[in-house]
Amino acid sequence: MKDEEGSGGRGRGRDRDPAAAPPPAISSPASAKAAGRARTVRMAEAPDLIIIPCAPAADEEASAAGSGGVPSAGAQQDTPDYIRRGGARHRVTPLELFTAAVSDAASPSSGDERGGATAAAPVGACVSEAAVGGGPSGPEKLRAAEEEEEEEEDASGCGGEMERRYGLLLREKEECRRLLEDLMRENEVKTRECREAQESLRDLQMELMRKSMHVGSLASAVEGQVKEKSRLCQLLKELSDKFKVLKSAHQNLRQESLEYKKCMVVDVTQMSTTIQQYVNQYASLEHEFNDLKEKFSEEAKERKDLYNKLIELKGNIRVFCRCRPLNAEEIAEGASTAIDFESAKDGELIVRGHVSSKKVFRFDSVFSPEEDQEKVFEKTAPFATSVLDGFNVCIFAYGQTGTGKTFTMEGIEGARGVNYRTLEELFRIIGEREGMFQYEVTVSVLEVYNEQIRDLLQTGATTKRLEVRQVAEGVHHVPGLVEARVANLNEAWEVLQTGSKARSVGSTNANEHSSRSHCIHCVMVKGENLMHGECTKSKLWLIDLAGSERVTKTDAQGERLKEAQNINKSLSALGDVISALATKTPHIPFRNSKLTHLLQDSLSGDSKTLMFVQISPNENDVGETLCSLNFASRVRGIELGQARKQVDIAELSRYKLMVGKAKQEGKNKDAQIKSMEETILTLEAKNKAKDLLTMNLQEKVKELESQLLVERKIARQHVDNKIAQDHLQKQNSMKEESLYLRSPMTERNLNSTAEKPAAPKDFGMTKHMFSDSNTDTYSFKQLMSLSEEKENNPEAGQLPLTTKARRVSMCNSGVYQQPLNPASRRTSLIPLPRRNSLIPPLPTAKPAAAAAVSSPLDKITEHLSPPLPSPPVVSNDKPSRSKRINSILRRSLQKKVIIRPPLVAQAGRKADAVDAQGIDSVRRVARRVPMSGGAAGQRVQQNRDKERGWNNNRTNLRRGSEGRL
Ligand SMILES: Nc1ncnc2c1ncn2[C@@H]1O[C@H](COP(=O)(O)OP(=O)(O)OP(=O)(O)O)[C@@H](O)[C@H]1O
Repeated sequence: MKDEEGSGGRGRGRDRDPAAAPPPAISSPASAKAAGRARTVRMAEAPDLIIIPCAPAADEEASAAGSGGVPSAGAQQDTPDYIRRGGARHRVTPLELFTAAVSDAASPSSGDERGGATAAAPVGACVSEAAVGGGPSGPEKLRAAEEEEEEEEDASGCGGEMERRYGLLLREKEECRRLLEDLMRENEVKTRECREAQESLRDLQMELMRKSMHVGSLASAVEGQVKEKSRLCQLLKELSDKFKVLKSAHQNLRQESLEYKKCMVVDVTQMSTTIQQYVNQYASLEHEFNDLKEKFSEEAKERKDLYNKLIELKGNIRVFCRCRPLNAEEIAEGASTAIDFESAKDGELIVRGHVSSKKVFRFDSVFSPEEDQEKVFEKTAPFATSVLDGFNVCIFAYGQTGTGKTFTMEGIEGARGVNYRTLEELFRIIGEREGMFQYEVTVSVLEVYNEQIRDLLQTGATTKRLEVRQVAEGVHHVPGLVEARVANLNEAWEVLQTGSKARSVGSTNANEHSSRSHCIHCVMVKGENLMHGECTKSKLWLIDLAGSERVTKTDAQGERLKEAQNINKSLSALGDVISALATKTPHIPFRNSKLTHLLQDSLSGDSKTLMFVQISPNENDVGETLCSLNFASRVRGIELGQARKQVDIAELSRYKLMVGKAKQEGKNKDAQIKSMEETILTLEAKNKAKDLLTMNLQEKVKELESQLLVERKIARQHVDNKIAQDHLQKQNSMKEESLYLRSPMTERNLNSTAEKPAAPKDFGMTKHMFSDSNTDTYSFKQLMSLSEEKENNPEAGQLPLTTKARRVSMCNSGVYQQPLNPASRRTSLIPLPRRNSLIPPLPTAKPAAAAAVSSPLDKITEHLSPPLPSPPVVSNDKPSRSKRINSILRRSLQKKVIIRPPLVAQAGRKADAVDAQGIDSVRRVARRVPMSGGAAGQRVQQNRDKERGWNNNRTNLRRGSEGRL
């Protein structure tokens, strides 16, 4: 209790008023060591003061560990028991001693010692105040004061005693001090121990805390695991339930499947066919789908092609948009892009403005910064082909300064631009067309610098002043320009590079190597088609325009400012021209600048024109980018009309002449063909008539020949008879002579008679013989009867005439002798028809009807030669009779007579063919027309023609004419 009070009093005393009750000084250097843990009173300053440890270190530490001020009940509770006890002992012991000393000292009271007492009193008061803290309460104080007064009164009487006591007190004090020092040492040791204990306690507490935390975590883990276990148990339970359900379902399904299986066996074929059908249907649908897909893609391609064609027909200027990537500087500045290339494939480009909403532009092609030179040229390549096909082509790059115009047109080492690649393509195609075309390529390089045209291939300090001149309708040229003829790509590129190196380039804020002029590469191609000789003269302009720039932005000064002004002026003139073209204004201000004047041919319809609009992706350049894109959109809207092939004019006039000549020749040929056709027609008609006549004549000849045969036989018979008669007569006369005269001449006569065969000397005899009905030879009547007999019985008519003749002669003479030389007699008896007698008159000479009425025999009679007079019976008898004779004669012929076309007819044809002199084919045709005509004849004729290799034209010509006939 006392301890509590003391400590509380000390605490209170400290808290109450530090100024009023200053802390006691530290008494010794040893105690000063423990300055932080114990309050000490300095002995030097107050040698009379008793040093009392103000607060045990345990208290302070406990307070520090606890609330940091007054030790709380909790803190005291936390303080280990032995510390508390120790603390109490250290504090209580000196106080008790001190109190006892004071009480001892206070008991003797003397006046002398008052000063000392008074001097000690405050000390005691101070000590009591300091040690006890609040001290006794009010009444106790009064009592003590009274006692002190009494003691003071007593002290004055006993000074010696006081001194002794004082000495005692001092000794005690010394003792006390020693004790105190011992105590302090002990205290220190204890404090140390205490601290160590505290530290170990703290460690233990920490350990405990850790352990408890660990236990806590273990407990929570166990708790979690318990929970997990219960959850798993629950899950297991659920799963087992589910498993049971599934098992039963499985059983059911199995049952069902078995049932289905049973059913399936029946339906399986039907199902398989159905499935097959479905599969087939699917396959066909898939096929159809693929077809449709293919068709769609084809259609899309076709649509695109058609669109391109339409554009080409309209002659629109093609516009490709290309955006450069952000450069290192811009990236370092953290610039962001303002262009969206999402639909770049469809030729769309979106620009996001600062304030305004996004703006969409559409071009023929859009190239994002990622797309390389090769990709760009892929779409440019067709223009190179057009140049070789004879079209003027103009490719130019337009845009703000530093957006990559030079990069696109010229490129850099390892990434060649449009210029190089176009030349490469040109020479590649030239190589491909070798043998069919012949080309001549010339190159020139010029620039428009400060509104002046400069030839970049001209060496020397002084360069000529060049001007644009119109050399022909729609053809502008720069007279005096150096044109270097090149044979291959390397040469061409070298020349272009030479020119490019001489170009005016300067450094600006926007571009380190800024082009300060419009650079124009001109490639002229002269082509000749070796197949038909067509010549073309086309031009390819490759233009790298100088970049438009905002003078305020580039901060151009001096020469650069002048250049920039000129560049902007010419570009604005280009803008005016574009506007005029877009609005189809009748006057286009081409001559407002050198650039537009040069571009006049390319912008006024004869060319295929392509513009690259170059833009920057930087959002800081959005203003310029929008300007460029708007300009490009206007350019794209211009319709120049379909491009024209540039046929070489000099060659054109030559070809015109050639065409005129060819036309005239064609006309002449047509007239010739017409007249020939007419001739053929008449000849065909003639031939036809002749064929008809020939046929008739053949018929006649046949009949005549058969008649001749008969006549010949009859004549032979007659001659035989005559000879026989003569012979008989001679024999008779010889007999008579021999009988009567027996002259030597008889032999001679007989021989002479034998030498003379029965050569008909006079046909009058034959006539006589036929007319004489009493003659011994066959008369006509006999022949008639014979023929009639033969008609009725063919075998009967086959009696050889010779036999009959012999029989007749025998009847007449009784003796028959064979003629010695019958062969000579036969030849002499066959009269050949006169050549002229068989030439029939032309059909025109005699009407066809009359010809038909007169019988062939009549005609033969007409044309027969006088030496072969027709028998009297033939001429005198009626027509019916003559017919009968003919039939007899015909039947009497045992062999078939093969009739050849008469020579006369051939001769006649030849004569006709001679009429058509100079037309050999016609003559041949006329000669080869078959006798019989008709399809078979034509076929034969065709085969012959083929064999002889007649050309088709002639055959066609003949066929045509035959068809017409
Ligand atoms: N598509 C691109 N890819 C990579 N670099 C590019 C591209 N376009 C342009 N550049 C780079 O940008 C810079 C400027 O390009 P370039 O000189 O061609 O611009 P410009 O429009 O011709 O400028 P100016 O009008 O001032 O002559 C060059 O260093 C070039 O290499």
